[in-house]
Amino acid sequence: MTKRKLSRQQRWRVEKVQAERAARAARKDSQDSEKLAAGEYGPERPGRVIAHFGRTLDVRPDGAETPVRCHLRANLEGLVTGDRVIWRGREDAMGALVEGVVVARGDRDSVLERPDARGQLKPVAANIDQLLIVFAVEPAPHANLIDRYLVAAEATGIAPVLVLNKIDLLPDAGGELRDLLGRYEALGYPVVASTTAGEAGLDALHARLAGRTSVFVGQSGVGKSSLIDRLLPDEELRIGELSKDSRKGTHTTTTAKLYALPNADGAELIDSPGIREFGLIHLDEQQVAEGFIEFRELLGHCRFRDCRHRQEPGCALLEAVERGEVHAERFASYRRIVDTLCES
Ligand SMILES: Nc1nc2c(ncn2[C@@H]2O[C@H](COP(=O)(O)OP(=O)(O)OP(=O)(O)O)[C@@H](O)[C@H]2O)c(=O)[nH]1
Ligand SMILES: [Zn+2]
Repeated sequence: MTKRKLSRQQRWRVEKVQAERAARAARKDSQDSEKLAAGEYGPERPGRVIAHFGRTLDVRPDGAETPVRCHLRANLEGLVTGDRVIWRGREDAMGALVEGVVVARGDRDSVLERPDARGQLKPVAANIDQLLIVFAVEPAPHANLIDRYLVAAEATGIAPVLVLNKIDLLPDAGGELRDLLGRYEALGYPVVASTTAGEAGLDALHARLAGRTSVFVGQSGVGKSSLIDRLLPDEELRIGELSKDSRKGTHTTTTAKLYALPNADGAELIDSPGIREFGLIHLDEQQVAEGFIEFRELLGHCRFRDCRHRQEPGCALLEAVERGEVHAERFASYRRIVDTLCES
């Protein structure tokens, strides 16, 4: 067989599979419509998406723990883990909810996006209250790395929290890292110290997580998996399973899951390997400047409206650095981040 023929055949096969898939979805949707019309599904109720697999979702009914496997109406697209939804359930003869159909999506307070294979931003999780940016004594971060994470977090509009992990490795005097984090505290960022090495190491973190939906991000080796394992001792977390998938490069790697912490104080985590890799993407110079919270009140006060804060006279930012109101290292960090944007 010639190469050309083969590829035509492959194309035909792909089209056939897609057509079958579309037909199946349409059939499923018309079955749903019939069942909905026939009153097989119960009343509309609120819930939250805790996992999703294509057109199938696990929805946790509000006020309950056990999720219900649901499918989507054809007119509903792009639901992600963390979404609040309205759904209707079908009960078996014993009155237990066996399946459901999602009929509407609630408004989102926040959404975390990632570029797909074509570089287009796609939502991966919604309604997140805080991004926990994890750092460790070892591997030690450089200030620029913390700033990069903060800029990316600010761009999402989700509140960042700095978590210093492995404090069991800190020198008695506290070390440079404590000083560095003190600088971020002064800017208004919450800082939490933790360690998975001792019993009390996670108390501060627990307090911070209560009543909120959080996501852990941070560089490799800082202890994200260890922290999550300690917070969710009963969950196997399927980390191994997920990383096996990522080696195969399947789309399941970006599938996020929502976990409720066992101590019932309303703390929830959304986790997936794809989310943990969260970083500085798709930002322009203006967004980077706005990601430095202490710059915000200065932006727009430079003499030139198109000031790039390099060596322009009357630059409000440069003058603030000069007066010591903006830390020189934060400003240097801003410049370095902007320079890497230009390179890419
Ligand atoms: N001393 C000390 N070691 C820790 C602590 N937390 C985690 N570690 C160790 O740090 C190493 C990395 O931890 P992981 O939990 O795999 O880090 P991670 O951030 O999930 O790393 P990636 O999966 O690569 O993103 C492991 O050897 C852990 O045992 C801690 O609080 N103190
Ligand atoms: Zn300027």
